[in-house]
Amino acid sequence: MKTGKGESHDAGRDAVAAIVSRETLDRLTLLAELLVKWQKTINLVAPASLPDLWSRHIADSLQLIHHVPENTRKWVDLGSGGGFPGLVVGAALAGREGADVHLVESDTRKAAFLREAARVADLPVTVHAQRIEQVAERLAPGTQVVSARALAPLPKLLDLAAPFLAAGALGLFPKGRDAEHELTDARKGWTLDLDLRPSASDPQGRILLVKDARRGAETTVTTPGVAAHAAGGPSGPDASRTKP
Ligand SMILES: C[S@@+](CC[C@H](N)C(=O)[O-])C[C@H]1O[C@@H](n2cnc3c(N)ncnc32)[C@H](O)[C@@H]1O
Repeated sequence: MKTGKGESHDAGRDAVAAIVSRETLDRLTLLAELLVKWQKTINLVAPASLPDLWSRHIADSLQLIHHVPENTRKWVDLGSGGGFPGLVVGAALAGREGADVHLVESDTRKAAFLREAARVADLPVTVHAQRIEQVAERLAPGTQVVSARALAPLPKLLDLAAPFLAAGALGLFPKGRDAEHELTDARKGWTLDLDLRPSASDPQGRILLVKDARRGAETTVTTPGVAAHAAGGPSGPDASRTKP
């Protein structure tokens, strides 16, 4: 696989080059070049972030790989936009037998870019130019990881990702400085088993790992002489689905 001329460079590229194979770097370089080309006609990333494409988008996406089990093969990225993190995940998993990465993006022009990028860089990626709500039930079985970056605030994101989480997928959601607030909001309607980890690319960012999500607010129920921590409470909105 050859990379073309005019590679887009920023400081982040050197950091990425230090941790990935030559083949993965070549694939990422092809993606970066194509994005810069298409960005002239489609807004794939915020224009101001383009000079820092490698650090703001590629490295930021690549770090997610370090938070998933090593045997991960089926990964679904929701609202992929210009391919973050979906295309980067596709590049990172390209050498893995059975890798099966799905990108869901309803904007048909962005989806056309994603398909072309996957073809040019020879990625194990399938692009679905549809709404998440339309494909989720069909795509969910067997999905090991579901990711989404900058798609929606956490309560809405959990609704969109619910079919995948219910099927046992790990939710991987990079969040900005508002992560804690979003989490507080989400807990009004969900009982969550999660980790909040620091982002390696954004000092104020967090990566949310959702291991389990059940509808029903997490509440602390206190009755005389008994303190119980229950999802939705004993007569809460979804008491039938509470954890033991
Ligand atoms: C703000 S962009 C983020 C793109 C990318 N994940 C990133 O971080 O750069 C959100 C993307 O999600 C897509 N999107 C929003 N709602 C969607 C839905 N219900 N189904 C499919 N795509 C959706 C939009 O078209 C847009 O490209």
